[in-house]
Amino acid sequence: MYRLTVIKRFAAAHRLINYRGQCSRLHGHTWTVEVSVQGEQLDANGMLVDFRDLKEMVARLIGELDHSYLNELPPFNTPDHNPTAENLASYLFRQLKARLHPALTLNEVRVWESPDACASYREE
Ligand SMILES: Nc1nc2c(c(=O)[nH]1)N=C([C@H](O)[C@H](O)COP(=O)(O)OP(=O)(O)OP(=O)(O)O)CN2
Ligand SMILES: [Zn+2]
Repeated sequence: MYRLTVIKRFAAAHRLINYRGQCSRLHGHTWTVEVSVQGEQLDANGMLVDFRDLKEMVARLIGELDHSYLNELPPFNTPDHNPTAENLASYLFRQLKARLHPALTLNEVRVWESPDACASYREE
């Protein structure tokens, strides 16, 4: 089994709803998104998937969030989808899974809010 991981970053503002503390106020992060895929079969070039193609797919998706106010965008514009690192990780996971080549399995999406706090999502 091979597993590849690519990392992309985007900037976005958010505020946490129903949260007691500073994070209920409007503030921003440079979010780091780590995406891991896995599969068995390498192509003739010895690649599971070209890092460039994988990065491009992730970049296209997070481009929809870049320089945005997350609370205004679906699904984070509803009270049950606070724009937390957890909800971002599961949202990105679902979106990427739908776009991924069928020969690949999406292993995990990890979202770092800061260099020392992250949340990850995977399907068991
Ligand atoms: N489980 C989660 N907890 C928190 C989340 C989250 O997404 N999932 N998010 C926040 C806030 O967005 C906040 O911006 C980050 O909080 P915190 O780490 O406390 O803030 P700092 O970056 O300033 O960290 P310090 O280590 O205190 O400097 C809160 N919690
Ligand atoms: Zn925050």
